[in-house]
Amino acid sequence: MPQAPTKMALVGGQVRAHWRDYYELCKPRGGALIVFTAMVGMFLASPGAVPLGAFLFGTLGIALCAASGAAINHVVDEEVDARMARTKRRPLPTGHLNRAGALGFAFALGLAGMALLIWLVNPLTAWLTFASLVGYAVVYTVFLKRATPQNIVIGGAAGAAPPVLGWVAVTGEVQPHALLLFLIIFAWTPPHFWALAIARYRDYAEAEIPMLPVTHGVALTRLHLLLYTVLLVLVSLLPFATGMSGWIYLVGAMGLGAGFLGQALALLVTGDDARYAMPTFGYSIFYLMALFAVLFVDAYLPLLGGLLA
Ligand code: HEM
Ligand SMILES: CC(C)=CCC/C(C)=C/CC/C(C)=C/COP(=O)(O)OP(=O)(O)O
Repeated sequence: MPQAPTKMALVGGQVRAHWRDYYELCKPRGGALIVFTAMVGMFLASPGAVPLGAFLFGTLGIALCAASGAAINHVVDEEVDARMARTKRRPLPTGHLNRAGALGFAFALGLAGMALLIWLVNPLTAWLTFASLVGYAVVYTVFLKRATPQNIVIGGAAGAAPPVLGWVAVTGEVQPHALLLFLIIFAWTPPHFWALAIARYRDYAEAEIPMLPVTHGVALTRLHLLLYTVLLVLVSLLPFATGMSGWIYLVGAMGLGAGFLGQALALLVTGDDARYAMPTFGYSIFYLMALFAVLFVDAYLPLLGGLLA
């Protein structure tokens, strides 16, 4: 039977793109949390005195560069994404965007972000942000993701950078307390990702991506997820132990950490992936958002109290 003519017009090898396709290319939900951690980095760097210019242009520049990295990731991963149920409806596998369009968009975002950071923030922030972009879009996506089950452990360094970027945007230098924030996200990334990888491990196996549950089995991944969660909870105590944060933070970090440990332990002990893997992934996102919110509240509540007194 002859095919009915499609209603969608083909423009330059792609179905006419909608703004939503470009929006999806930026991975906006993960990006929002990345930008939030960068903003908290700025607020903690100089409590009560964040310069407005560094705050606005730093946030925008980091967001544009993170979105650029995400768009490059879509281009590099087009074939892998087409093979996985979770990702096959993305703009490139569906043909809503072509590679040239997506790459052009990525370069435009990256250039705009870098220009803002170099001229309106400071060059150190710009180059560290560029290193994170390359770390994610090239080192992680092109090489590590396809090479080793430690891909996300090493690649996590790019995702852990934003609070440091925010810190440097405000102070002009990398200071030790900023590195504590880096360490928190660095230790958080493996439990964050492995919870999803356990839930979707057939996807990764079919796409031949060597994620830990594919190469070493789900049981070992559950154990590593728990061990990294223990490490994360210990690292999350460092801001209090070093005097960077106070009691509000300590109580929050311990409560949130107990919840994460409970999830990871339930997953390991029961082995019930269908019941616990996706909730653990969801909790990881809530955890990081709440932990950084508590860091902020802990630093700013006393200032607010001082103003009201
Ligand atoms: C190498 C490091 C990381 C890897 C491999 C990773 C992997 C993933 C994957 C595969 C998803 C699912 C996306 C989807 O459903 O399309 C996801 C979701 C998410 N990630 Fe990550 N992630 C990493 C780092 C981060 C970082 C640093 C943050 C924030 C600070 C973050 C925040 C999020 C959020 C908020 C979501 C939920 C997005 C949604 O609901 O669609 N991730 N991550
Ligand atoms: C410039 C800057 C601040 C960069 C931040 C780096 C960045 C965007 C890190 C996020 C990592 C992330 C969302 C990984 C998704 O993994 P994946 O790409 O393997 O997941 P997928 O299977 O969903 O594509």
